[in-house]
Amino acid sequence: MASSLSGLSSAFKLQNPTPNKSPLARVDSAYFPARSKLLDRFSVQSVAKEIPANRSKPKNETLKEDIKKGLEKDPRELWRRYVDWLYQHRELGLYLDVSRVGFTDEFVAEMEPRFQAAFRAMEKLEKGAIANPDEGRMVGHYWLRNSGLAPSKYLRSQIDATFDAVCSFAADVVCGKIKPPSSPEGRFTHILSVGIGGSALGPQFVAEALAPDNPPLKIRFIDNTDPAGIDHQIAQLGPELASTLVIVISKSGGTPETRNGLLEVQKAFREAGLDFAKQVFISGSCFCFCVFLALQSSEYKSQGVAITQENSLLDNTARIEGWLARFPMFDWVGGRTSELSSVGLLPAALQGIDIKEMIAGASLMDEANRTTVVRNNPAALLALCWYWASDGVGSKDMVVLPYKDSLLLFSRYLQQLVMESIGKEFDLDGNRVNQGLTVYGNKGSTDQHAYIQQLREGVHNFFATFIEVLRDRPPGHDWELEPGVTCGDYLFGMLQGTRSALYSNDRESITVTVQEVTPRSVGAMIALYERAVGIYASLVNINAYHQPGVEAGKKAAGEVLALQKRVLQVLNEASCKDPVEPLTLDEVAERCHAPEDIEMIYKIIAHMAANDRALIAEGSCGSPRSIKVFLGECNLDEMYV
Ligand SMILES: O=P(O)(O)OC[C@H]1O[C@H](O)[C@H](O)[C@@H](O)[C@@H]1O
Repeated sequence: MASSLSGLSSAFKLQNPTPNKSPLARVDSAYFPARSKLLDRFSVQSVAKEIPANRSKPKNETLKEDIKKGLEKDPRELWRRYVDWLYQHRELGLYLDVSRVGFTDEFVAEMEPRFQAAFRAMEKLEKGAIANPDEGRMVGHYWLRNSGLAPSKYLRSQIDATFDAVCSFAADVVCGKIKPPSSPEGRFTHILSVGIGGSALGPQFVAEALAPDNPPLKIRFIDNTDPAGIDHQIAQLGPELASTLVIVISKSGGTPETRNGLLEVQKAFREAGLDFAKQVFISGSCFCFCVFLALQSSEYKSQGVAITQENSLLDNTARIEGWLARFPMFDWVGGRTSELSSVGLLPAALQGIDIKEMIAGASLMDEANRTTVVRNNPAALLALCWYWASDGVGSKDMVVLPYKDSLLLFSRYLQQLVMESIGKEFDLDGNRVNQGLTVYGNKGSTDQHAYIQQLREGVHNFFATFIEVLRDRPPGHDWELEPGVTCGDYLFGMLQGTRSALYSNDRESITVTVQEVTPRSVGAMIALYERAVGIYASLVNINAYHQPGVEAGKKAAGEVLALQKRVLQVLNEASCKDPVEPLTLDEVAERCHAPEDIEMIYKIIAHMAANDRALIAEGSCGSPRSIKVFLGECNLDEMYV
C-alpha cells in the first residue's frame, strides 16, 4: 500500500526545476525570500518554459527588454517597491500590496489634487451632504457602522435602535422564543430569502463566506423570477417549509422579480397546507415591501416584521395591523451598499454570524480610509491602481481572484457594487462619458484551470486582484500531504505563482491579504471596496449612488408584458370564433395595432407555445412566416376586457 501511495504522490509531485532559475524564479525569490524554496517545488521553470523561444535571451537582456515596457522587473527594485508601498492595517491584520501595478511617482503626484478633492467630497458625504444629486439623497451607509457620524440625533437613534432590534429579534428566533406557527413546540430551522440585486448579493456573499457548517438556520435564496429556480428552492426545503422563516428583501418594494418570488412562495405554502400569512405578511396586492419577516409564535398573535422606509405602504400596513416589529430601511442606503444594514445583518445574525464583528471590521476600515495621505489610505490606493490600470476609463477589466473557496461570491458581490456605481453614461457635469469598470472572476486556484491561460498570454485587457487568506485551516487541523508541504501551501503557491506568471508578462495585479475569513475581515473588505468605489467615482467625476440605466430595462420589460396581454386578447378573440381562426404573425401584429413589434410578437408566441399556452396550428417556430397560431381554449371572460 505504502509503495503504491508513494508512487502516486511522486506521480503528482511537481517536478523540481533545473538549477539555473528562470527570470520568473528570480522575481519570486525577491518577492518571497522566505518562501522561494516552496516556489521551486512549483516547477517555476515549467512556467518559464512557456515564454516564447525568441525571449530565451540571457537574463539581463530579458530584464532590460521588460524594463523598457515600463513595468519594473528587477527583483531588487520590485522588493523595494513592495516594501515602500505595502499598506498594513495592524489591528485588522489586513495588507494591501500595490507594488505590481506600475503607476509612477509622477502619476501619483499628478493625481494628488484629485485625491484631495475626493477626500473632501467623502468628508462632506459623511457629514450628510446630498452626495447623490440625481436623486437628491444623502449617502449614509458609513453611518451604519458608526452612528455617531450621522448628521442628526434622530438618524443616530434610528440606526442604533434598528441594530439592537435586529440583534434581539434574531436571538429570539435562534433560541426558539419565536416559533413557527405550525409547530409551536419547534423552532425555525431555515430562512428563505426572497430578493434580488443588492437585496440578495450581499446576503449570499456573506452566507457563503461566514455561515458556520451547522448554522442555527440554514439559508436559501430566491433571487430571480425563474419559476424552475423557485420550484427547486421550495423542493429543496420540502417538509422544512413548515419551519422556514421567509424574508422578503426589496428596498424599493417595486421590484417585480421579488414580488413574483413572494407570490410563488405564498402559493407553495398554500399547497403545503401552511398558513403563509403567519410566516410572512404581505401588504395586499400592491407589493411594496422592503425587508420584513412575518411569523407567528406562541407568544404573539399572527404578527409580521417589516423593514421599510418611513410611511411606505408596508410601514403603514405593519403599524395598523400591529405587526411584531418594523425595521426602518433608510432611503440613504443604496441596495449595493446595504449589506451592513438590516438587509444583510438580519439574515447573517439568523445564521449565527457575529454581526457586531462585521460592523467592527467595517468601522475600523472606514476610519483607516479617512486619512488624506493616499499611500496610507487603502481605499485610495485601490482607486489609484484602478485609475492607472484602466486609464480612468475602464479600459481594462478587474479580475477578482480570491484564493479561498468561501470567498467565491465576492466577485459577484463586487460586480454590482463596482459596475452599478461606476458604469454611468454621464458625469456630474452632464458630459457623456460612458464610464465603467468591469468585474469578473470566481476563485483560485480553480480559475487557473479555466481562463488564466488567456490572462497570461491572451488579450491584455485586465488587471488582477488577488485576495489572499493566510490562515489555511484552524490551528491544529492541518497536516502535511507530502514532506514539508500542506494543501494550503499549494493554494499559496498557486496564488504567488500566478501573480508572478502574470507579472512576468506585464499583467498587473493588486493583492489584498487577510489573516482569515472572519466577520471582522469580511466587514473590513466590504467597507474597503465601498470606499474605493466612492473615491474612484470622485476621481472620474461621476455619481456612484444612482442607477438610471436599470430603470430602462425595467420599463422595457413592462412594455413586453403589456404587448403580451394584447397578443393574448387577439388570440383569444380568434379562438372564440366558430370555427377557431388560427392567425398568422402578420394578422396578430395587425390586430394588436403593433406591426412594428412583429418580432417581439413572434418571440412572445414562441415562448407561450413552448409552455403550452398557445398552439401552433400550422408551420413551425423555426420558420416564423409559416406559423398560424391560436389558443387552446376560448376565455369568454377575457373577450370583453
Ligand atoms: O431592493 P430592491 O428595491 O428590490 O432593488 C433590488 C435591485 O434593483 C435594481 O436592480 C437596483 O439597480 C439595485 O441597486 C437593487 O439592489
